[in-house]
Amino acid sequence: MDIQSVGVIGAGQMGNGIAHVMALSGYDVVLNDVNQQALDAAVSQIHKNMSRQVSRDKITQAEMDAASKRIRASLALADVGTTDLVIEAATERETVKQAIFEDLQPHLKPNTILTSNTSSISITRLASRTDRPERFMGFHFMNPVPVMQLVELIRGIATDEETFAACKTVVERLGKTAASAEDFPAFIVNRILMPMINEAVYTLYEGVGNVESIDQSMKLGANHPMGPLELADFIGLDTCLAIMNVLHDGLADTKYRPCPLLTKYVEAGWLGRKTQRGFYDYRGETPVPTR
Ligand SMILES: CC(=O)CC(=O)SCCNC(=O)CCNC(=O)[C@H](O)C(C)(C)COP(=O)(O)OP(=O)(O)OC[C@H]1O[C@@H](n2cnc3c(N)ncnc32)[C@H](O)[C@@H]1OP(=O)(O)O
Ligand SMILES: NC(=O)C1=CN([C@@H]2O[C@H](COP(=O)(O)OP(=O)(O)OC[C@H]3O[C@@H](n4cnc5c(N)ncnc54)[C@H](OP(=O)(O)O)[C@@H]3O)[C@@H](O)[C@H]2O)C=CC1
Repeated sequence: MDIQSVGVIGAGQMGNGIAHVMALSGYDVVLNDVNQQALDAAVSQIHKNMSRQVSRDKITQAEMDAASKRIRASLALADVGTTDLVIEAATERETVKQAIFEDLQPHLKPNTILTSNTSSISITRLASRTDRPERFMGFHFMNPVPVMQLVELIRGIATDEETFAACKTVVERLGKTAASAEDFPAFIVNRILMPMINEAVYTLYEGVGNVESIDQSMKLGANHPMGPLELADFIGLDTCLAIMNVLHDGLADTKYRPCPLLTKYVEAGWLGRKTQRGFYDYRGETPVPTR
């Protein structure tokens, strides 16, 4: 199946990045959210990120202008139904995702491929609630989308080969690399990365180190580009906690129990960069550790 247009549902940090790279690769994009403010912020973030790429000679002004014209922001889910490939990138909560696919169903073309950018939730379970489990799969980008090379492709139990091949072709056209992962909680990247982040929060909780020493240790001692707490803030602490809960529930092993301190930050609404406060406070000129 030849994909020409892509619908992106959820205009947060992942949704805006996905719309950005799709439009630059020539796809027509419908970007949807329940919230007009989120749509406006996403369009302005895409503009800012593309402008930076122009200023660094990564893309030309003409490519940016053409890509910007390919993105249509819409509050109406019906507009997403006209596209060839849907990528759901809304909040990491199963009930939210299920409701989106349910509401979308009456507006869909028969051949449209449905995918989710979920970090952890069962693709098979999400697919089973739709009218097309064979045309449903996981399409998992990494953050920040315009920079990161990998896309995890996850087949549900019923996903057919044509659907997998069509999604793989899209990844190749984006100039990214696909890694195939089986449908088990959190797939590959987050199965490995998130317990490390959770362990960093335990290291903080138990007083083995403070925010600064933990991040510095992993940056300078293990050559990670970001410390684990800085990375957690970048991903979003609500998303990190949601992924740990999926691992804990889905694999029924106490080694995945979320750190109570991570839960406390989320309960405070300190979700990281997106709310300006998490393990660091971003409200001033430079980030200040909160512990
Ligand atoms: C949770 C999940 O489900 C899965 C996940 O995504 S897990 C998270 C995976 N991501 C990571 O682990 C990211 C780890 N961090 C990094 O790799 C790096 O810190 C980083 C690439 C984000 C930034 O790199 P850096 O060298 O510190 O900063 P900087 O030089 O400013 O940026 C490097 C490039 O990225 C671009 N960039 C940085 N942040 C960006 C963003 N949010 N959006 C778009 N572009 C961005 C910069 O413009 C720059 O581009 P050029 O090379 O063209 O100049
Ligand atoms: N953050 C990361 O590093 C990564 C995240 N992911 C996954 O991508 C998805 C999105 O994450 P991220 O972008 O970080 O999250 P954000 O919180 O930045 O964005 C989520 C967006 O979805 C919107 N939304 C909520 N409900 C609906 C709905 N019913 N219809 C349309 N939009 C809705 C939210 O609106 P509102 O704010 O009004 O609720 C918000 O604008 C999650 O599944 C996450 O696990 C995957 C890879 C990396």
